[in-house]
Amino acid sequence: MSAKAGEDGLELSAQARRIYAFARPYAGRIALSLLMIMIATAIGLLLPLGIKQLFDQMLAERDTAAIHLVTLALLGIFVLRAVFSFIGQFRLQLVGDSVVAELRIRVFEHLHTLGLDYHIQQRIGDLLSRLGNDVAAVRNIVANLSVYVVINLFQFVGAAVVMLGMNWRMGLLVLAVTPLTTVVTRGFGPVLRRLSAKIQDELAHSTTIAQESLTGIELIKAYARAPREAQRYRSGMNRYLAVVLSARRTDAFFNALISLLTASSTIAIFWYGGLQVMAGRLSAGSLVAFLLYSQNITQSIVTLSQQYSSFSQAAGASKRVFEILDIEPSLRERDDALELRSERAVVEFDGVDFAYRADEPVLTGIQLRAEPGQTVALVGHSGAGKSTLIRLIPRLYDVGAGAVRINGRDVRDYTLESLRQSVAMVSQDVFLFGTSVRENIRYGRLDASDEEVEAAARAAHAHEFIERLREGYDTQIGERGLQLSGGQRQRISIARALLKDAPILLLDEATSAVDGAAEALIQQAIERLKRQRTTFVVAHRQATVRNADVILVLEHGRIVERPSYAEFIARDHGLAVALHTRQNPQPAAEPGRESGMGSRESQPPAPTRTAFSIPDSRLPIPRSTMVE
Ligand SMILES: Nc1ncnc2c1ncn2[C@@H]1O[C@H](COP(=O)(O)OP(=O)(O)OP(=O)(O)O)[C@@H](O)[C@H]1O
Repeated sequence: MSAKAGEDGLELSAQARRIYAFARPYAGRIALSLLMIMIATAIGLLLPLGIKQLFDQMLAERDTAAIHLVTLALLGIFVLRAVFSFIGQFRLQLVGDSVVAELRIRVFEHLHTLGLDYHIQQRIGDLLSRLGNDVAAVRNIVANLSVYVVINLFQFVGAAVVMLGMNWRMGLLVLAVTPLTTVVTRGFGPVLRRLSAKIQDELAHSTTIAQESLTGIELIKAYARAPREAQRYRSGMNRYLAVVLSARRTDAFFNALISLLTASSTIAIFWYGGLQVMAGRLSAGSLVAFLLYSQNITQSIVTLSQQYSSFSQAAGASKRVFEILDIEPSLRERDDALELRSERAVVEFDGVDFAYRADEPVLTGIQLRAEPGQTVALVGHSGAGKSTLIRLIPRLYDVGAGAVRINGRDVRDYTLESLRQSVAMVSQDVFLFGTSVRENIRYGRLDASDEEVEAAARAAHAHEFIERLREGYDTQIGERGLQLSGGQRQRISIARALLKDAPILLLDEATSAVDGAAEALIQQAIERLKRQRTTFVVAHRQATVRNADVILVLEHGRIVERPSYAEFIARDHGLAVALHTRQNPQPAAEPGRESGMGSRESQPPAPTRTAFSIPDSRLPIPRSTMVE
């Protein structure tokens, strides 16, 4: 057991050091609070001595005046003790709250430094649970533990010193149980800690189920899957309860064992002390004082053991918190990173390869150059890598090989902040906050005036419908903006990007949820905006392709063609038809082709031999077909 216990002890103290590192700024306040608590505890140790006096002198001498006096003195002393205890405990609790808030903020900030590669693998419910439940468990360590540990250690040492001074034999009798309780405590600690970590895992699992289920409420209702979801949550809760049951049983057994052990010392005093008094070797007052001190010692040992178990449990939870803080961001900024502050951006891809997972290439040998004022339309079947290519520009992911350059410099040379400030992106899945329309648009540029927000909304043809909303721009749009239609959400996200007014514009299926008329208007707005900008657009509509300066056809992560619009229309048998049918819905010429163009749910269509598709992506691509 010792090697294991040693490891556990080391881990525990490492966790404690990390937690207390957060409390360092409050060291002065903590020290003062603990001093107050120690004074309060020391005062408490006076009571048995007062009672000893009562038995040995006042009662023996029938001194009523002394009783009055000592009673008054005790009252005064205990009022003082209550005041010290109140101030000390109250201040320490506040420190606990501050540390927890700081820790939550630190974890939150750290989560935002981690790349998309980390986030797409995480379940939000689990992260929320760590941020909520686990961090709260850490509070227990800072606030409660330090109070109880200080009170009880001080009480233990104080009572032991007084007892040993009064009668060392009886003192040793009381202290004899201490090593035993220590052994039991150390045996149970790791078990309780592991159970606690499991409880937190199960809690996080249930939170994840609840979070996912509530997020997908519409789908669940449409498929009448509420009973299934309830069942999923119930089974999560049952698993949680099973672990809790096991932890509670272990904890209760541990506490009962410790109580039994410590009570035995009081019983020993009762027996041995009683005999001593009868033999005239000990005064009755001393026996009473001993019994009270042994109670103090017992109580201290029980509480310290309980705190050890709480500490073990909180350490399990804190481990889950520090696990997040220990993750290194995959995307790093250079120490001497430059600011990208230009209003014009020449974007180049130079031999770019990219893969989300090793050995599964998504982009291969991408070579392109886009000038300010130019629009690059990316076309290709679903899964060809269009969105991925766009994501590499603001460094949402880093290239595997080659480089993405802006104004001749690798994007990795710029600060992430300035690089991303230079890019306005409207992505496939529109995300809106559950705040007002105005705040959602202003997210594009936080210092924009109300007039500028409205101008952006007008340009995105969102103003008209916003004005018709209940409270216009101040309308709260509910969680993720779900109170709006898909097209309305999309127009707000376009307004947000327009307001950002960045030199690079990335539009990923930006107008897919808007009807033909609205799209034509948005298209005009985008056209105006695109004039001075470098624009990449994932094109799903013929109009978008027509307005582009460069058309890139992607297939299996490679640029396979750079046709002119006329060539594109003339030579393509798959893509152009799909684009056309999206714009003018009618039975598709090739069933299944349309869905293959844009929807993520759809399966990629089987490769056909067209001008834009090569059946084997390993075939060498003639350089003449690449954008130089
Ligand atoms: N975060 C990710 N992790 C792992 N693989 C991914 C991730 N995102 C996309 N992929 C994979 O990368 C490939 C390219 O996806 P991408 O989204 O770039 O395609 P796309 O051409 O934009 O398709 P669509 O038109 O359907 O949006 C696909 O095979 C997809 O499964």
